[in-house]
Amino acid sequence: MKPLIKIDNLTLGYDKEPVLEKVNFEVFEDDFVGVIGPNGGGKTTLLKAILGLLKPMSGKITFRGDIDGQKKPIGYLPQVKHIDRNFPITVFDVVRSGSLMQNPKKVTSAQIKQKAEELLSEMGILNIRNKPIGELSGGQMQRVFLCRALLSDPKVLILDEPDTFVDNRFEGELYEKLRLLNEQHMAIILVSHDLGTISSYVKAIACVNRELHYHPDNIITQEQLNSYNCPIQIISHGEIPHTVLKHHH
Ligand SMILES: Nc1ncnc2c1ncn2[C@@H]1O[C@H](COP(=O)(O)OP(=O)(O)OP(=O)(O)O)[C@@H](O)[C@H]1O
Repeated sequence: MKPLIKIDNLTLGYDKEPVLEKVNFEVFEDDFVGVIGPNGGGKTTLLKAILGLLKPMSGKITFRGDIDGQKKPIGYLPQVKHIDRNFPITVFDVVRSGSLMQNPKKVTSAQIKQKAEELLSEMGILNIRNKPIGELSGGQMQRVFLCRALLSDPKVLILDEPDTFVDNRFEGELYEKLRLLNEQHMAIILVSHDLGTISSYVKAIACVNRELHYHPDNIITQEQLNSYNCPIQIISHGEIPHTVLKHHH
């Protein structure tokens, strides 16, 4: 089986300054990958490149045929803290904007409207569909942007810190929803600082800190963190829950 996304020897950066170097990474249909790493390590930069928003300095990203050509686009939930709440747009229009990634010949506006309503209803927020986004709580914003990301029925769903500003109840619901989507063969790439959650839900971990190191399971040891230079704290929910303490440089 060919990977949905294949990243070869990718170097990314801004103004000719590399941020992430020589990344090799593949995403397959049933993958659920947690992306972790310190602030400024390059996680969002990698997502931007996958989404085509940042041109690689070198190396390449290839997409399998069924997500290339925008037939099955990638769903993206950006970091909510970067969204301008003064932008004059309603909840419903945000969700509908998720269809901009789709091939316009394949969907009618009536289908888009119906799907948007279904998703809002599933997420329990159909009642706020006409509100401007500036009036929403953090948790409501996350739900709205998740609906937007799912509107195009993507093959790959990318979430950048979806647990920011979210209450515990929705956080649990969110991760159960992601688990279900993954079981239905949607690949998921999840950036999170909530490492306890990461190790409970994901199947593999990519540690991003100027380089990318891939762990094909969801438990990380202190030894791995030391050798990969990942100064973070892991709380693992393996068979025996344990804490791996922060590594100091
Ligand atoms: N538009 C930009 N122009 C210049 N430098 C940038 C830009 N965006 C990010 N950077 C720099 O690139 C590096 C990686 O940033 P990035 O946002 O990818 O990290 P991150 O791992 O997602 O961090 P966080 O966990 O804080 O979100 C940082 O040093 C950041 O300052």
